[in-house]
Amino acid sequence: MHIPPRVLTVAGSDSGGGAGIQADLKTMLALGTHGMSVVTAVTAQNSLGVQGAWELPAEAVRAQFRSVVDDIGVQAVKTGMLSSAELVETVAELLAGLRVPVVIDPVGVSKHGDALLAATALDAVRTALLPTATVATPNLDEVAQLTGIRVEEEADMRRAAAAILDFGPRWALIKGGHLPAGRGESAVDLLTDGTEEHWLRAPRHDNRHTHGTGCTLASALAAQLAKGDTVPQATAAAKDYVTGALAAGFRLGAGIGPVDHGWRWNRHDAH
Ligand SMILES: Nc1ncnc2c1ncn2[C@@H]1O[C@H](COP(=O)(O)OP(=O)(O)OP(=O)(O)O)[C@@H](O)[C@H]1O
Ligand SMILES: Cc1ncc(CO)c(N)n1
Repeated sequence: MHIPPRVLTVAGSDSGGGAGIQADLKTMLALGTHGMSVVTAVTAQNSLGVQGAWELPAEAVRAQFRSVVDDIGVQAVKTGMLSSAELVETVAELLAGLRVPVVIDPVGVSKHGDALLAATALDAVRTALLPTATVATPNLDEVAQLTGIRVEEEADMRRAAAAILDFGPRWALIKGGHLPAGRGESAVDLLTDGTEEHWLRAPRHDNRHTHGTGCTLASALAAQLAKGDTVPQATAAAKDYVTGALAAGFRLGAGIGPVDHGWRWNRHDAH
């Protein structure tokens, strides 16, 4: 009997299905793992933005986590939207007791600019959550929020990574997807542990259907770690998966459509 590796996402629900818990579970399935979820918040969300958000009580987050970890067990964890200082602290405490790889996506705002994390939670992210990370995966806006560093070109990404590593994660993956267009044809990310440095480059796709890219990358990374990859191997595989999903992104609703989590299966379909 084949038992797939088990991966847990601790994140918010995106009713539109493109980001958050929904993106995470689809990614985990596509990469051959069993996805499980601890829901932190529920958003009313679509291609146009976030219309509402409701946070769950810390007790509900703790109970979901214990249910999954104590019986089923996990081989890697990924976190996304954590909403408030209280939930950041709760999740950090739960993760500190685990001995498996943890991917922290320090989600701050959605692609539409809607806040998914209270400003009062930033300190807890820096001091409690990031130290639990095997890999932290901030985008450039999150780098600015957390470190005050504004990345304007690739060379600044090194300084950003060093500042993120100062908070205590083992590795930092700085996502350059938000670097101004015209900075070249590629979407560049930097992975480093302060000693090794890996630059990941992929063709830039400007089809605007990029909803959920960050969630997808972090979940793919967690899935690969659960399968036994090293961090550099897992990151390369995750970048490859998100790039393919982005290239196959499709229109839904009147705004920003989702990436295609099933792109490796759906290749024959015309979009
Ligand atoms: N237009 C693009 N073309 C190709 N790759 C991209 C593009 N935009 C982002 N990426 C890649 O997608 C991954 C996710 O990066 P991004 O910076 O978009 O995350 P994010 O902002 O956290 O996403 P989200 O909106 O889901 O929060 C990175 O590997 C990045 O380089
Ligand atoms: C619930 C949720 N988590 C993460 C993101 C990332 O942008 C989003 N848009 N929604």
